[in-house]
Amino acid sequence: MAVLSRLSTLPAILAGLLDQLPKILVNFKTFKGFAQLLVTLAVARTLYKVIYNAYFHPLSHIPATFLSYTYFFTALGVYSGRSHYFLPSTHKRHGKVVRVAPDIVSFADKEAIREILVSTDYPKSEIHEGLELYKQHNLFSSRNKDFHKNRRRLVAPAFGLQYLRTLEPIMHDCIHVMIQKIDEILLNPRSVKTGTEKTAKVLPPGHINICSFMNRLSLDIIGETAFGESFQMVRHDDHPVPRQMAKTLKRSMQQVFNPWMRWIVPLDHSFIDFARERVEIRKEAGEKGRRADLLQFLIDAQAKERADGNGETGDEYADMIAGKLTDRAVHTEALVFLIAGSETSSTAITNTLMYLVKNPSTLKRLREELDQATASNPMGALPTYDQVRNLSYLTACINESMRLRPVAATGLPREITEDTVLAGYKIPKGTVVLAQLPQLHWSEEYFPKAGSYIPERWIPEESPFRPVEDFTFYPFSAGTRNCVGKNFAMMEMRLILATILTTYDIEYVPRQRDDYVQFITTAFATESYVIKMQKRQKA
Ligand code: HEM
Repeated sequence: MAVLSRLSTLPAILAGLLDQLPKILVNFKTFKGFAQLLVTLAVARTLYKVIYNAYFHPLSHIPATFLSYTYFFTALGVYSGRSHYFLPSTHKRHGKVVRVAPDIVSFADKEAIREILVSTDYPKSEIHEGLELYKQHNLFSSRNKDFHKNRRRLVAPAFGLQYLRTLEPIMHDCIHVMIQKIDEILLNPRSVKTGTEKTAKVLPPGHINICSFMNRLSLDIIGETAFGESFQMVRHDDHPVPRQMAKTLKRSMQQVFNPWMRWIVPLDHSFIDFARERVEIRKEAGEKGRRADLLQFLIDAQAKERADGNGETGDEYADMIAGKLTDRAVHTEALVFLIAGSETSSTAITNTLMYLVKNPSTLKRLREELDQATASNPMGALPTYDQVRNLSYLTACINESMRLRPVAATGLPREITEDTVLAGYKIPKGTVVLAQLPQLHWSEEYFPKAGSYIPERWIPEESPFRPVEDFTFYPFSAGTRNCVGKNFAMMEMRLILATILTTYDIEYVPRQRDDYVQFITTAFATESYVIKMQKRQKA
């Protein structure tokens, strides 16, 4: 009602402006008069659009806030990465279905989300085109169902549990470097600078920016597994590719909404050269350069496709649409693993460590579970995947942190392809719908005491609550576009968390920011989360 009463004044303002137009037109030959004319036309156009969006648009029957008739929330998300801080209050005020932009509707309704992601499985929305690297469809970005089906079929076996086991030694090597580096800092107590340029501060001895370590470690692991070489971020923190790529992708997403920006700020795609060279190096090395990793998997899949007579035809566009593993496709997919598989995992691990230090009794219990599982390890040996893969409390701690801070903080956007009805509302073809996963994760209806970190809720025999319902928890999404890297991520998270907790005593450091932003995936806004660490004295 408040929205309607505010809106009702707009037609009067618009009429007033149009009334002034003849007087302004008389003076339009002077500079001042011309400027006045331009401003008046721009304001009149905006008012007209707002009135149209509110009263006459095919989505005008959906609950909305005043700002929903503009692209305020979209711009907020794309430029500040913070629209997730506004969406919850909008849903709280208007219910499970809210229009958040003229043609975007956010759904926090369980059945509607299931319909969007699983049953009908709508294609991804236009914003994903911001992740097309030199106009190549890729597994993550593609909106074309046939392309996606073919590419997913080729790539998915690389993430099967059997193939992933071959990656364990690579992950261990990277984790070893992290331990060495943290030990170095702890043994040589000196102040360390941390945070982004804006938030940089000096840390007292024994304080470690674990967020930065996790970001760098996950980059090194993806570097090793998808390109055959570590970025050495844990050791040196100065490889240009990760930062350059993150910057380019953020700009690219902004340009989906403002294509004119392409002429002003051209995108720097030189990180693609890095990927292309790594593929060439591996291929040139032939059998001698073979290594069990994701890059080798893609190269072998390409060789098999060619040997089976299903290789590329030479028509670049047709091959791309058909999902053929061309040379471009191989290094593009390796880059997709870097985009989709580094910040996601590192933020999830940092989140889990953050909740653990804030909840000492949970931390103590998890430590006991891990100590028991790794009791037979000789001094200095890292926990193995076999030791940690079935630990129920470890899995519960990870689940609970992904529930409270899901990677898809602003929801997953999909495009409606035929007029339909969702949660009782008519939704016309072309509408973008947001599967608002965080709203399900934070709902008291499905998760009693939803705001609290309670890992026990994931262990049926210990849970103080009723069992968690199906289709209420989507950390890795669901349906055909669910996370192909889920097993990789779970393995990485389990190994890293188990290593940190069995190697160090960790403690909460109060009075620090822990807010997060979402551009491509979610990340700590200051690139910093500090915990106190001390090498553990094992009995
Ligand atoms: C905790 C870590 C991770 C989380 C929470 C996560 C979450 C997600 C989610 C929610 C999606 C769906 C996105 C959408 O629909 O727009 C997704 C897709 C995807 N993820 Fe992950 N992810 C993680 C780690 C990884 C890793 C380690 C890799 C690869 C090494 C990876 C590769 C991908 C790819 C390629 C897709 C697109 C799949 C497709 O469309 O077929 N992810 N992920």
